[in-house]
Amino acid sequence: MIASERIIVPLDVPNLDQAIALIELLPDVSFWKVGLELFTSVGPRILDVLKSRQKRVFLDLKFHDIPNTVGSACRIAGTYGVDLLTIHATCGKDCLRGAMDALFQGAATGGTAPPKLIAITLLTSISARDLAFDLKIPLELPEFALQMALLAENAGLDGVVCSPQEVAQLRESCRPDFLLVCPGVRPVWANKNDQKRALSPVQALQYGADYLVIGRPITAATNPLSAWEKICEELGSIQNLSSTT
Ligand SMILES: O=C(O)c1cc(=O)[nH]c(=O)n1[C@@H]1O[C@H](COP(=O)(O)O)[C@@H](O)[C@H]1O
Repeated sequence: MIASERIIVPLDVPNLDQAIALIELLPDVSFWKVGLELFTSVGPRILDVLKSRQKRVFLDLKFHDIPNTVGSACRIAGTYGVDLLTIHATCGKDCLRGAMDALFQGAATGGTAPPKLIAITLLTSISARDLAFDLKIPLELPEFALQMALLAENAGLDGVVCSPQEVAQLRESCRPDFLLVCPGVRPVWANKNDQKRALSPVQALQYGADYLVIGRPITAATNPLSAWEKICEELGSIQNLSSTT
């Protein structure tokens, strides 16, 4: 896979017109993410728009609820034919396992392949201080992220979402084909915004990420196309990328 195919760009826009405009502005982006804002606004229609253009789709709904509710939602999401779907690891093992089963049931009903289910370990907007003082988690942040990844792995999930600052540790500790997807990726020239545990795209891939989610450095740039090209160029310089994909 060439480096640019490892970049997932989020369609973090409020409506279908803006989503289509962004897709058309960046024709070489092959993998798009649909998250809470656009899905709440447009619903599953956006998935058809992307699939009709032969794009890969990451449906980032970050499910977090009791097992029955999450399972019911996964049974529907499994029919969509998307490539990736998110859930919070903190839903717990029963919920994670049930979500996997429900996705397979949904996919069988829809006659599609089930999406790969990946768990959020710890949101990249949370700092070590937030974890300790606000969330009252008495573990060091890298240890907490690792434990959430191991929980997801034990529950049979396909991978996790993690910050690039923890990806090397997870690459070492999890099974070789465990998918590691990193948001919170910032080129050195970009604003960090609300991302608290960021590293550059080159660092994230070198430390073992399979995919990078890069939004505002591209989508909020004065010229999104040249920001995209600049990042692809930076990634093009990496030699010997190893990956599970
Ligand atoms: O699941 C995600 O994609 C996600 C998890 C996480 O821990 N942090 C995170 O930023 N994201 C998403 O990744 C994208 C990052 O966007 P930018 O900060 O604009 O690059 C957003 O769409 C977030 O919803």
